Amino acid sequence: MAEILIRNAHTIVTMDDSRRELSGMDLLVRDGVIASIGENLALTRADTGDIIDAASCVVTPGLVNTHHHLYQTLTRAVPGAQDALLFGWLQRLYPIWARFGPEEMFISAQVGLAELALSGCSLSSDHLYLYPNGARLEDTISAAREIGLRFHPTRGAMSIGESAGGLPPDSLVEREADILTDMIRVVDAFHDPDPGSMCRVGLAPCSPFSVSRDLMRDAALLARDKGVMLHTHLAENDEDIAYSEANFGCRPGQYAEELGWTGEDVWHAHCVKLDEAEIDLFARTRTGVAHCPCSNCRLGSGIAPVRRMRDAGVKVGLGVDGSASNDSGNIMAEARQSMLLQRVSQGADAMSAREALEIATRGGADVLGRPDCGRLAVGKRADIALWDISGIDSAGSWDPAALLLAGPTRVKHLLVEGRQVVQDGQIATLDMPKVIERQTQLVHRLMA
Ligand SMILES: Nc1nc2[nH]c(O)nc2c(=O)[nH]1
Repeated sequence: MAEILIRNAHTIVTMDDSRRELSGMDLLVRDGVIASIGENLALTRADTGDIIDAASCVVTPGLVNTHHHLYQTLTRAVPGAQDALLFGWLQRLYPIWARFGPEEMFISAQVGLAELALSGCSLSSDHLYLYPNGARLEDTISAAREIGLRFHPTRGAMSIGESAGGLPPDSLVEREADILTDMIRVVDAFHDPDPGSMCRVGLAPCSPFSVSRDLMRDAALLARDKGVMLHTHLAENDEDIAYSEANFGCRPGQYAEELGWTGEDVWHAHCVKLDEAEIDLFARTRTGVAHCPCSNCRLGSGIAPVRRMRDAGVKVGLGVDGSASNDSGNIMAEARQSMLLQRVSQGADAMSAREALEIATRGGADVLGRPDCGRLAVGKRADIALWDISGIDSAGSWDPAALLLAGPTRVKHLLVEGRQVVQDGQIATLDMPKVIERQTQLVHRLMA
C-alpha cells in the first residue's frame, strides 16, 4: 500500500461540489486515490509512507490542459512566424515541421510536458496532427509515461493539401484510408477507458481547412464505434470563418453539427468566433471548448466569449496551445490570462480568480470526460498541486486568489496518481538538463 500524507495545509482549495476551502487540514493519499481529508490524519504505517509538510502551501487539484501541440516546443519564436495571423503563421512553420521525425516528437513532448508539470498540470491532452518521417503517436505517449503525467493524446490528421484547396503543403498530408487505419491501431493499442486511466486516446482531424468533410464524418463514426472522444480546431479567427463560409457555405457550428461533431464526447479548440446560435448549440449538446487565451492573443485571433459560454452552460477548459503560438506552456499563467481577457472585454467583475482556477481544474477535467480528476475529494484521483506561498511572488497576499492575481505560477510539489512528478520545484522523474541539451541540439539541426 503506497501512502502520502499532505499535512497541515495552509489552505486546501478543493474544487469539490461545494467548492470548500479548508485551512490547517491534512490530505491522505493511498494507492493513487484521495483516501481522506480532515484533521490530524496519520499514515497507516509510519515506516512506509511519505509526509509532505504543507504549512506554507496552497493545495489545489492538479491543473488540466485541454489543448496542446507538444511538438511545437521545438519551434518557439521562429523568425517570420512571430507576427503573423494564423494562416501565414502555419505556412511559415509547415516546412519546418515537415523535417521532424520520431526523436523530435519524443524530446519536444518531454520538454512540453515537463514545462506543464512545473506549472501544476497533472493531466494534459495533445493534438498531434502531422506524422512526417516515421513519426507516430506513441512517440508522445512514451514521453508522457516517462515523466508520469496523465495523458490524453489525440490522433490528429491533415488530408487536404494545397493542390486540393487546403492550407498545408501536399508533402505533409496523409491518405485518408491510411489515417483511419492508424486511428484504429492507436486506439486499440493505447486507449484505456477505465477510471483512473493514465492514457486515453482521442481522434482529431486537424481543422476544417486541412481535412475533408468525409474524414470529419468518418472520424466521428469511428470515435462513436470505439467509445473515444473527438477533438479539432474550430472558429479560431476571422480567416477560419471566411474559409468555412467560402468552402462549405455555412458557419463552423453548422458544419460541425452536420458532420456529427457535437456532443458530450466532443471538444473544440479556440472557438474565439462562436456566435450566439453556436454557443447555444454547444450548451444544448454538452459540447466542450478548449479556451487558449495566450495563443489567441499571440496570433491576434481575438477574445473568446468565455463569459457568455459559461453563462449559457457550455463546458470550458483551458489550453496552452502549441508552443509555437504561445510561446510558453505554463497552464497557471494561462488561467491568469483567461481571467484578465474577460475583464478587459467585459469589466473587472467578469471573471473572478476562483472561477478561472475552476476552469483550469474541474472545468478542464469535465471537458475531457474525467470527473475522477480536477477536484480534491475522497475517491478522486490523487492529482494534487502544492503552491508555496512563502516566496516573493505571493508575499503580502491575503487570500488564495493570489495564486492567479499574484503568483507563484510554478509548483513546489506535484503528485499525479499519487506519485511525485515535481519535488521541491524540480522534475523528479526525468534528467532535465540532459533533455534540454538534446532539445537544443535538435533545434540547431533544424536551423541548419
Ligand atoms: N493555434 C493553432 N491553430 C491551428 N490550426 C491548425 O490547423 N493548426 C493549428 C495549430 O497548430 N495551432
